[in-house]
Amino acid sequence: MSKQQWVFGLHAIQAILERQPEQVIELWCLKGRQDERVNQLIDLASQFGIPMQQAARKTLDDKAGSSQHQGVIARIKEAKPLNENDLDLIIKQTDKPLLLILDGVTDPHNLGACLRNADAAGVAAVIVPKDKSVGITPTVRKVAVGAAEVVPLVAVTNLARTMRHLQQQGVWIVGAAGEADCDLYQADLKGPLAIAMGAEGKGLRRLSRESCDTLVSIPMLGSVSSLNVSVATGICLFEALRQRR
Ligand SMILES: C[S@@+](CC[C@H](N)C(=O)[O-])C[C@H]1O[C@@H](n2cnc3c(N)ncnc32)[C@H](O)[C@@H]1O
Repeated sequence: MSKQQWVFGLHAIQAILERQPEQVIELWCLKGRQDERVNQLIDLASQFGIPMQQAARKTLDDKAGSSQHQGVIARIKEAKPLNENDLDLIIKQTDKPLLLILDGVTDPHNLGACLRNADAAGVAAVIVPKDKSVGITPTVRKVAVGAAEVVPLVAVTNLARTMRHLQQQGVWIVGAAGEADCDLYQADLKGPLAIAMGAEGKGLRRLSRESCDTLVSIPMLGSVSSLNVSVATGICLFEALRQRR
């Protein structure tokens, strides 16, 4: 049997109803809550014959494991995670791909925010090491406001090997590291590209760092030594987008 998950957040539920309705098993709404946004979701669910139940807030809180559900939650079948073979297909289908590598991001808020940035910047796939990263949890979906249902997340067994494989296919890998001498704004980000970001505490692991074609830093003028990974991801992706337009 496929794994199941409770999803919350109006954007996340709307995205999954629109894109993968076959994954939605049931919808639960807060008893007495009547507003246009929730009614829209109920209408959408009923178009696909998805059952809907009403319940008190405590029931929804308990099922979602959070009180941040905005009065509607959905139980879904989790999709099969994408792997190295899927990545090959994605690259073949994309002219001049822009990819994002997250080397072991473990905070669901950061992964959700990175997926949101990735979607906005037109990233073809986000690549993560399978055993070192947070997966698509309900919090990731909520924070990603619909991007977790759209941006392919590819979990690979050996990140350094995948990076070499990308390079063999002509993808230039730029790692973001605060101590790098080369400034992000001087790097050429116009061709087939993967931007590699490090994890919250440790940054890029040694092997991942050594597997990059070049390392770049985002100028820091104040007293703190690094940016949050999702902020740094947004800056790097949108510099790439600016250069590629
Ligand atoms: C919170 S930082 C990790 C800090 C870690 N102590 C380190 O030494 O890299 C998470 C990731 O965001 C990116 N990042 C943060 N600030 C950056 C900067 N000023 N320049 C380039 N990348 C940065 C890097 O990829 C980094 O690994």
